[in-house]
Amino acid sequence: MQPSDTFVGSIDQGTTSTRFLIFNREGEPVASHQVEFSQIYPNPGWHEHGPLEIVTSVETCIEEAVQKFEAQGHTRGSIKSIGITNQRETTIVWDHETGEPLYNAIVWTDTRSQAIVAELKQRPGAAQLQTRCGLPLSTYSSATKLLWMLAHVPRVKDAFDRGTLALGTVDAWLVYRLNGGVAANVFVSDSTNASRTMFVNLKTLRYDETLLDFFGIRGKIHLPSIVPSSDATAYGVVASGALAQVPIMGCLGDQSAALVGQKGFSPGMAKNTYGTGCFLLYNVGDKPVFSTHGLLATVAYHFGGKPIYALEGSIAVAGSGIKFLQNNLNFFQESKGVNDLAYSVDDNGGCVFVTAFSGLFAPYWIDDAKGTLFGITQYTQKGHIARATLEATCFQTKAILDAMEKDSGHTLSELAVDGGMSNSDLAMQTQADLISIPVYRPEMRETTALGAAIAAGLAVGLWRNFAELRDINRSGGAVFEPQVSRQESAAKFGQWEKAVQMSRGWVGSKNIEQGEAVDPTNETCARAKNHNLPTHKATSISNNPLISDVVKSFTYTTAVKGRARISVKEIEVPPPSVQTALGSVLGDLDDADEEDLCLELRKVEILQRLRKLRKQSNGY
Ligand SMILES: Nc1ncnc2c1ncn2[C@@H]1O[C@H](COP(=O)(O)OP(=O)(O)O)[C@@H](O)[C@H]1O
Ligand SMILES: O=P(O)(O)OC[C@H](O)CO
Repeated sequence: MQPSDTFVGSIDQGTTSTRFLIFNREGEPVASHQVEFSQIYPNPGWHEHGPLEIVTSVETCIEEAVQKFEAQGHTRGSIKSIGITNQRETTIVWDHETGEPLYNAIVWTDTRSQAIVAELKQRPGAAQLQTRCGLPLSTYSSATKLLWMLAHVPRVKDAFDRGTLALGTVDAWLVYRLNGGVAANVFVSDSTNASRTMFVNLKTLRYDETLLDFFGIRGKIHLPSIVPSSDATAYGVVASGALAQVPIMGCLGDQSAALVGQKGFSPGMAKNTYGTGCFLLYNVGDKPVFSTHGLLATVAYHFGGKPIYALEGSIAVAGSGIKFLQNNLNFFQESKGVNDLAYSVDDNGGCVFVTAFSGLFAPYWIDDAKGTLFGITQYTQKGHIARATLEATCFQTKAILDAMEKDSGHTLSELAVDGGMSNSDLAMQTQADLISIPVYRPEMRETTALGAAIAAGLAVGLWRNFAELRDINRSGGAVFEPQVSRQESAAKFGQWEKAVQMSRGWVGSKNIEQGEAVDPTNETCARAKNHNLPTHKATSISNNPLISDVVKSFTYTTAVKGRARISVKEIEVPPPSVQTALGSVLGDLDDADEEDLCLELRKVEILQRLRKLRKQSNGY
């Protein structure tokens, strides 16, 4: 077969949208299709995706892209293999026996496990985790999302107790479903994805007993086998649809895929991808480097042989900040509208937006920040806020580059960029100004999809080695040269750092727990109605997983004015959280005038029971 007759497909399952692209041997996308899918935000800080909708979005993209491909005169039989790249950390649990998901996917941005993280950080051994798995204890990884589900979703806990609970990141879920699910039972994950769970030892790329024990799941849960990112057989074949029987041969977390797509194959090469979040990966070679300045150690790619590692700077909010202006504040109709709005003013007008919607990730790792807009006056226009939103990602990138320089002792001479938000010339110029080095943007910005196509193409023999990739996507890029002095950019950055410090501590113990509903049937609310309790109060109280058991009895108690008892002993959460939770309940109910007296009496009883519970408990 002539190479020019051979194509590879690439599934790019991102946080905001899913795409399928078909690449030729020159690394050019010849056909593609993209769909956005539902972003589910059930409570403040929560972010979910429908696991089945993710699969459907992939299938739709494949069908549509193949139709466009064939309309150009190609045949689907010329697509020889498929690569997958995906949002990382997003966690899906399903029943190993039925193959059915047990809960919505909890997205990487989701912060509901904040109280669990706070408790885990107090445990012996917590400080040593990062040198095993490369990741800090935070709401970001899959591990803490799983613990939240085990504590709050009975179906997940039941499957766990029965030994049928399977957990996968999006790659594992897609491979499993595309192969036909439980019938084929292809249950694998590549090392770039698996290592984002916190269960994997970064040096061995195997599940680590110490880590599994720390999270209390060793031997109790089905986890995917870890395989190389480029492999001819491990990922199985697509079971149905337009590409039935085509093998899946490549798999990379999206940030690793972007590094591969930018051909960052040598130590010292880096890329920054401005998607929903923004992630800077810096190739450190075949040994992991553990940061002392707030960066992550991660797997860059593993194509057989030795794995290659990267230092990573993760920013939780980039394009999602723009989506926020678009969808929540109605500032514009499409993402690109942010640029017109930003150009409508000359500067940020004194506004600094710390877009800490999920706390702040690298290099700060501040859990208790929330989005905070500084410097608003009567002068402030939408354009200033649009600029401040774009700048927020650029400031964080600057902070990450500073940290990377300290960790590596190496100064980058140019930053290669990609991802949806890199389409903004203004953002890229701002970036170059702030980091005082040129920013290089390739003409073809689908580098993430290209990376997965390369992984699949290497396995199927479309390319035999990295040297054959040299000319791919090299021409037509844009370079943004710094246009302001280092002093000016340092002054701006100083203002950002001040804003970061001032955004700390917004999330107090009460705020952490607000909005964390676990009562989808809203039983509490129904009871409240039955007893003529003000519904809004019951609802706000029930929005708290840590106190759901207390709430039910508490609500009942208040409803019948003291005749029922408060069953504190039913709570299965760590004592410090119980204490906080009760504080929160009392805080809420103190506002209910008619219940004040009753509550004061109950408070004493609760505190007595709490002390007893604390004595009995050895953690959870
Ligand atoms: N012209 C543009 N200017 C600024 N931001 C943009 C532009 N086009 C897209 N974006 C942003 O890029 C993000 C999508 O980028 P993408 O790389 O597709 O992300 P993901 O892979 O996370 O789904 C969106 O959040 C969107 O707001
Ligand atoms: O959806 P993106 O492109 O922002 O990437 C998400 C990351 O993989 C999360 O770690």
